[in-house]
Amino acid sequence: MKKHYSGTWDSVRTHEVPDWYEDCKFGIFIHWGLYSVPAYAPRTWELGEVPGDETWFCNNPYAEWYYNSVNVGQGPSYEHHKKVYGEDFAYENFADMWKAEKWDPDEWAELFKEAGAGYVVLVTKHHDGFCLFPSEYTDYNSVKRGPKRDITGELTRAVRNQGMRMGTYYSGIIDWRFANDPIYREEDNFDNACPTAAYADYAYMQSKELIDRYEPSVFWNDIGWPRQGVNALPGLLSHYYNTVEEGVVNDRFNGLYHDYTTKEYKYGESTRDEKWEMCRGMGLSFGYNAEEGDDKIISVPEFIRLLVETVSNNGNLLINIGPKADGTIPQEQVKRLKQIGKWLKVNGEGIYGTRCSKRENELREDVDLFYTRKEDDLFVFADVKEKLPQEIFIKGAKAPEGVIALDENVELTYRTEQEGVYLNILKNESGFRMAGVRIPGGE
Ligand SMILES: C[C@@H]1N[C@H](CN)[C@@H](O)[C@H](O)[C@@H]1O
Repeated sequence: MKKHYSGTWDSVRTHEVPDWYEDCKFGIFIHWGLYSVPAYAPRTWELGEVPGDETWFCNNPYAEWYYNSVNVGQGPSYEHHKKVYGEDFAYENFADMWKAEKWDPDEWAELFKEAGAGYVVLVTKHHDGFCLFPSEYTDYNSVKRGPKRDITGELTRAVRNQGMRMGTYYSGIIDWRFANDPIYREEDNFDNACPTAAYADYAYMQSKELIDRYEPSVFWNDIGWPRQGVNALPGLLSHYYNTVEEGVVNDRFNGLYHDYTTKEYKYGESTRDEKWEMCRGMGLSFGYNAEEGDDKIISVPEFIRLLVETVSNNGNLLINIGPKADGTIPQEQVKRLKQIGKWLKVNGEGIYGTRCSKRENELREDVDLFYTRKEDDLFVFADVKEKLPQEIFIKGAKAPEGVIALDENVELTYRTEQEGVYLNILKNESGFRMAGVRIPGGE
């Protein structure tokens, strides 16, 4: 019988993280919107590397922050805007310059499937307030302006046609159409946010629109929720769960509630004893930044290692793509998605549907080891730094039914002693640094 949530925090807090979210491990985040037209940000730091003050906000590497990066009246993006568009060029003009003329949602969905993703989260309204769906509450949307398409609806259909789950990102507390004082420090995200009950109602009603129109499997709110609307949250979340039984929400509702916690680059904390999600761009930005080329974004080995390390610590990886304004995905991003899909095709049995092993990851001198488990199988992922052969001792492990390399291009021998299993990776011709091994009954 379908559970009913009654609009109270007590009721909402009985919700459990559904198995699909635990099992799928890997999602694609998409930041695409008006900011994809200027597609500019300085290449400065990863979030969390510098204080969240003027240092960050006047040199913001997030291209999707273009509006504020110009609005602060100083720094590289402000200078870029003056030079390319002119000081008086209004950001809203990008709404009629964004055409998405080459956009094929099915092509995107096929690529995400090939990458091995289980879910997709599309930004439906970022901080600039432009909606990628036909909202009844504003004409500042992608059906009335620019592409003149229901981006969210078309992508939802394409993603589901490929058997993946669709999620929606919504910028709850920040909407620069309602409040646009420049943000110079992290606390301004809350202090400069629109304080009116009218905006809180707007955010509530748009969120309900997204829930009712698209029934997203993930409701990904960002930064926080309008303070005037906090009392309505249990009702909104109850409506969400009553509408989408297997829905999940993140932890960006003013610390009041979450299904899972989030990290963003180096920002945020996670523990193995509850579900969490790592999100980051392939470079330093979520929105497409034309300044970021192949040499400046995450390498394939780093990408695979990030996925393996995240999953082995009870997390999901939500990696972002920043499409160009015309609807094409930059080739350097396509290449990495295809490579991780190739690796997952062979090693995915040690990733999908697994859970945390009781073994903590081991970062050793010559090799880094990451563990997952599935029923009685222990999976070991070895990031072998030095040249092979490489003997790896796994203390206390047993191998009653032997040890199997997940990739036939990885050659290994093993022996079981009283104190544990000795793996010897002789050759790795898989083309990937990270080699996966299954130890049935390995604990
Ligand atoms: C996923 C990211 N979240 C941050 C807020 N921490 C946003 O400011 C950023 O633009 C991006 O959407």
